[in-house]
Amino acid sequence: MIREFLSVLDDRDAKPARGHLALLVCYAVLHGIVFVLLVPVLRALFAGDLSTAWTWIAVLAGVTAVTCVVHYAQSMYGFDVGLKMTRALHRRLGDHVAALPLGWFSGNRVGRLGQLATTGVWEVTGLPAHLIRPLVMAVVTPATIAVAMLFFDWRMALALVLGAPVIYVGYRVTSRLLVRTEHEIDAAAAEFGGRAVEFAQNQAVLRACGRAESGYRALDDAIERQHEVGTRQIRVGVPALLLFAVSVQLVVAAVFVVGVSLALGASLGVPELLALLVLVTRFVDPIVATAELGAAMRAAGNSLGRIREVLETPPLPEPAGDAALPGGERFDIEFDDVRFAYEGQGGGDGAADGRAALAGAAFRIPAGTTTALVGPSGSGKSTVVRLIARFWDVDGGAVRIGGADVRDIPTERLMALIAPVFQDVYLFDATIEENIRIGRPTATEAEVREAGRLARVDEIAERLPDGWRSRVGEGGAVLSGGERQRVSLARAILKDAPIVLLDEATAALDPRNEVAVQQSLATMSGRTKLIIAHRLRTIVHADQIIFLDGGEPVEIGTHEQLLAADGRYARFWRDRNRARGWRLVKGGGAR
Ligand SMILES: Nc1ncnc2c1ncn2[C@@H]1O[C@H](COP(=O)(O)OP(=O)(O)OP(=O)(O)O)[C@@H](O)[C@H]1O
Repeated sequence: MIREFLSVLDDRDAKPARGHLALLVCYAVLHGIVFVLLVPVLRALFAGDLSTAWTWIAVLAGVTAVTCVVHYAQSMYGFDVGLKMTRALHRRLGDHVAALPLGWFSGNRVGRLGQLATTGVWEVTGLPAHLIRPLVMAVVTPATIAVAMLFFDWRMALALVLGAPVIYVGYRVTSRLLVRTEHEIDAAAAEFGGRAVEFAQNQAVLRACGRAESGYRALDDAIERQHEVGTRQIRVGVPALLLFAVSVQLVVAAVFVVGVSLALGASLGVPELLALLVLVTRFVDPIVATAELGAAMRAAGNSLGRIREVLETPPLPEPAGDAALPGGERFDIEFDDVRFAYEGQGGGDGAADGRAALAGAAFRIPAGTTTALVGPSGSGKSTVVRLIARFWDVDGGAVRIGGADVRDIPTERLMALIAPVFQDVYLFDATIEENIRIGRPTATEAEVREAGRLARVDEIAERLPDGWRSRVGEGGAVLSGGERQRVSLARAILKDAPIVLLDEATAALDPRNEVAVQQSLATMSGRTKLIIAHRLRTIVHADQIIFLDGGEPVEIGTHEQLLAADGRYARFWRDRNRARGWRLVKGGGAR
């Protein structure tokens, strides 16, 4: 575990941790020597040799004083190292996570990362402060005692050395049994936590379905499972701990038997025997103390493993040296036979097995034009947008901007080229103005307000008590979905990047605001724009429309051309228009 702990630190941070470890070993040896010195003291006392006893007591007092000083120094150093480790691990995790592909931040990884950065890091940095000491003492102090015992009576020393593997095996068996139940307890607790949050968040749905009072089956099951594994932990855990206690007591008893037989055979004096038996009890103390900390150590070990897993996730490879940059400031986008499958989607090579998100997509988006991506749900529209922003690297083919493969463009440069507005808008818990300014931190107040006006954020600011300086709450909680989208659009407008990616960016706007925002976007001339919109009337004026199906562009042309071709797009267009014409009539039904 100590090796694993050092492996998650970089060389600079591992140095103080190694220094602390060295101090700890000194302390554990001194601790053992203090116990060993009890033997000559007791032997002299039992033999009635007071002057020798006083001499040994003086030596014992001196070594005890040094031990106390080393104990104090290593404790303070341990806390200091622990605090420094917290900072170092947070920095290391932060730096590494910042270099991971954007696609990594999906599913429950963000939640798990949050948990790891808080409790996980604290558990790990508790190692130097609280846990490594007993661990080192459980090995070094008994070893010191066993070596010292050799000088007093080799036969008892041999009995101790032979007993050590028995204690070790007892410890391993106990740990293995406990680990299994601890994993079950962890999984059951995580399941219960998730279900409890789900239960609270979905109260409206559960009440609407009349399920609030009858209970939520998944939560009931999670409670039941927790009870089951809790009971199993008691059934397995208590005998397991007992097994360890028995193995320790067996060794102590065996050494006692050896000592007593030696005394009965007159090859060991009774005073020596008593003194050595005191030493034997001190031999097992640190081992028992460590076993009691087993659960905390295993928790730290699990967190260490998870931290290492994040640190070992390969970051997006950055181009080496003078990387290719889009040439001529003409930012056209090209998909050249792009194949891509999400993790777990099958066909990891993006093979056209019908399950890949993009299966050989090839098309061009000319610089300075507007292209709309249209297609049924799941056809790969958002994937196209994410691959331009290099959320992931493609499995086959290439995505190019201005002729340069996005993999050859340094991430910072690539991000500067793109102003994205994605489906899930996240706003920071800051003011409206600050949230827009993220698009271009150097923008003047007038520029921020102008971008806000173009995205119709001025209406929101006028309504709120503190105007542009109103805070939007965590994730933009005090704004409606449409309002959050407008702030996010203002951010993209302010960024003034040559490529604008809009993934359902106006889906939550009411018709009046949608028209206004569309007009504002139309004034952003000279940009290469890629738009995904479910409301087809917002894209009829696009320079080209790409109709995607099953991860492949099946039709490309203008609105008029595609209608004239009377193919997939034309059918899609007619179906959408028919759906828009639906209205509910009295007496039920739709027409
Ligand atoms: N993070 C993900 N992990 C695994 N599969 C994914 C992920 N995101 C999308 N997919 C799958 O990839 C395929 C393409 O998804 P994509 O989101 O690109 O479709 P879309 O056309 O944008 O759909 P929609 O119009 O419903 O937003 C779908 O089959 C989808 O289930």
